[in-house]
Amino acid sequence: MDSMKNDLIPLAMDEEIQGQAQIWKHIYGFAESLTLKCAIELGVPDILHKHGKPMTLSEIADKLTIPSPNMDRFHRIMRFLVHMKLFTVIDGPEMKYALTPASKLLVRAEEKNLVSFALIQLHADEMLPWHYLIAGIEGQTTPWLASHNGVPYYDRVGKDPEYYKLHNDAMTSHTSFVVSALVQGCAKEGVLDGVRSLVDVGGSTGVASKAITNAFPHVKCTVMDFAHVVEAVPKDPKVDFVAGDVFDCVPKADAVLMKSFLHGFDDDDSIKILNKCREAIPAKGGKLIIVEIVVDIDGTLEFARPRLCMDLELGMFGGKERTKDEWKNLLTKAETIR
Ligand SMILES: C[S@@+](CC[C@H](N)C(=O)[O-])C[C@H]1O[C@@H](n2cnc3c(N)ncnc32)[C@H](O)[C@@H]1O
Ligand SMILES: O=c1cc(-c2ccc(O)cc2)oc2c(O)c(O)ccc12
Repeated sequence: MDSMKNDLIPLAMDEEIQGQAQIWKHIYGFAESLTLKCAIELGVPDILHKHGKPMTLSEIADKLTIPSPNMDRFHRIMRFLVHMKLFTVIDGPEMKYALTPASKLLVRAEEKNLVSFALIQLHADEMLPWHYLIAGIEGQTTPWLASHNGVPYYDRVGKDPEYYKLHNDAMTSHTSFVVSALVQGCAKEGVLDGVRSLVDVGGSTGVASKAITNAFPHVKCTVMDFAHVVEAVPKDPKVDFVAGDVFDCVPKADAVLMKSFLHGFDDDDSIKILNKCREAIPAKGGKLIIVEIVVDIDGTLEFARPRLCMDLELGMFGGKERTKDEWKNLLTKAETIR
């Protein structure tokens, strides 16, 4: 009854204005993502970084690979990017543009950057499943499969060298942000004490394994991934690579590392994988190291929103990011179901 009454009461004017502003912001959320992609593809952050000091619009335009850019459109894109605080402007006889702390992360020459991660998320093939969220709710398929004629993600990526490189670069760049914390955490907690061998399941290009071997030379690391992944990785004297499917077998080792791996699977498959890992490590003293996002549903943490977005993203493929309780439940279930 109360809710019916509420329906009849008009919203206060400022509430309606705020509501409108919020909805408009969400309707045009895609404009922010895709204008950011445009800036990366044009190489504007790289141009500003290389120049080393603020530049006018025409100075930036001169460095674009486009022969005669439409300056009016380019200006409007730069104006929007300034509004997004990706660039800042310095007033003077002629306005100049400069990088901000955020857009420094879009410079390819920086060791830590988010360029390939942004480009893979905003790749047309990865955006398509977002139009198929309802197919995922209907439950017979995943949004990815519904939007890609039933072709699984890694089959699609594996057949397209450019797409495949982008995917690997994105995973590698994402990992480069967390490896130092991983290595520090392992050192502080003595996680790798007594560990002489480690298998990095779904370890891709081995960026985590290489960091572990460098920091803990007593640990011999082996990366296990699909054959097409392993075959494309340049050989490394410090890290071994083996081809395999986690559902078949995990090579024996003192420890198993899974980083950004279990999030690709639902609970039933994750339990199967956890059991394969248990078989691979010694019953006494064997270690399982899981490095994953923890979803914060209260939204109090700075990265709450991107983590919830990543959860939706993984949902496209049948996986999920998990809350602390979901991780606890999964690991408890895996302990009991063998
Ligand atoms: C999101 S990437 C994570 C890569 C790496 N661990 C990292 O954090 O950068 C997931 C990796 O798991 C691999 N993968 C997916 N399913 C697999 C399976 N069934 N067996 C082995 N590797 C698999 C993929 O090829 C991919 O390299
Ligand atoms: O099937 C997948 C897909 C992904 C994936 C694809 C594209 C992205 O931008 C992010 C993630 O990740 C997976 C994964 O990490 C895994 O362990 C298994 C399967 C998949």
